[in-house]
Amino acid sequence: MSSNRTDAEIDGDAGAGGDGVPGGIELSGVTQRYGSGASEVTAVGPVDLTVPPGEFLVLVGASGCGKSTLLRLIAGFEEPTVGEVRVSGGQPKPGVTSGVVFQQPRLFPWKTVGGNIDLALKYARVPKQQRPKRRAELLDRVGLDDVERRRIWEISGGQQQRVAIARALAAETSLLLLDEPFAALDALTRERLQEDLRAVSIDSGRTNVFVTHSADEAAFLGTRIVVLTKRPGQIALDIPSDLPRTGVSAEELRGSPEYAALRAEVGAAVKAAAS
Ligand SMILES: Nc1ncnc2c1ncn2[C@@H]1O[C@H](COP(=O)(O)OP(=O)(O)OP(=O)(O)O)[C@@H](O)[C@H]1O
Repeated sequence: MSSNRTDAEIDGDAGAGGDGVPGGIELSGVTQRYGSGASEVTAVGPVDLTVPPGEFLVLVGASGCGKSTLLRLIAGFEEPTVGEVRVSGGQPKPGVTSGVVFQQPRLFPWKTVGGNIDLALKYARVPKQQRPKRRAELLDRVGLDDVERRRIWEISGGQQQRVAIARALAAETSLLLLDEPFAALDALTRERLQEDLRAVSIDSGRTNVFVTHSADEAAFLGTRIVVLTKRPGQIALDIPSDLPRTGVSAEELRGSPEYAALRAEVGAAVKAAAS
């Protein structure tokens, strides 16, 4: 996913914007095309999708089916060729209506972990005197309080992605968009981050839209899983998850027959939608 936005825009800003319920998403007849003439490509659409606030929506599908395109449209990095995208009842505004986490954490390597969070708080216009407390809360929330003073190049890839999540959370937007944020991590780190993200999302009231190729990841994280067809991406299947969000450990959940069944359903749907 590429954009020329500034860090302030990527990090998001305080307040949801729009006149609807904060965090809700509405896609109406959305199609996205790139190029023109013989080189025109329809990447996505038409797509109609309503996401109520608080949902953890996972977009899953084969490579090139348009997942990142949909996320860019919801972020407001692009406008649709046809149709309308609304977030919190209004036009999506980069840096205002959502926070975004990318596959590669976009951090300032020469700054400390705490310094990166401070910058995000500054972009979010958090008053200076409130920043130390907010920084401590955020680092605690993503399990990084012990590395606050280390520079980014001195911490692991998994820890860097935790910093990226904390930065996106700093703005307290009602919508968090995550584009394959754990894809570059080893399996164990990836599972730990999935568990932490799941825990952080529970009862937050925040809406999450998470893009992945992985049926495992989709089944573990989503309260709802939308499977896309191959390009142009359209909704092949919309699967609500009734896996418990609380009262069960991550290990119990991953070992449960219900999780195995959902993972299998999503895996089969992705395969069928890609053919
Ligand atoms: N700016 C662009 N110009 C031209 N084509 C584009 C552009 N952005 C995306 N596409 C094309 O649109 C299609 C969807 O791309 P997109 O990156 O959204 O898919 P994806 O599902 O996120 O893929 P992956 O899982 O591999 O990241 C692809 O065929 C891609 O080549």
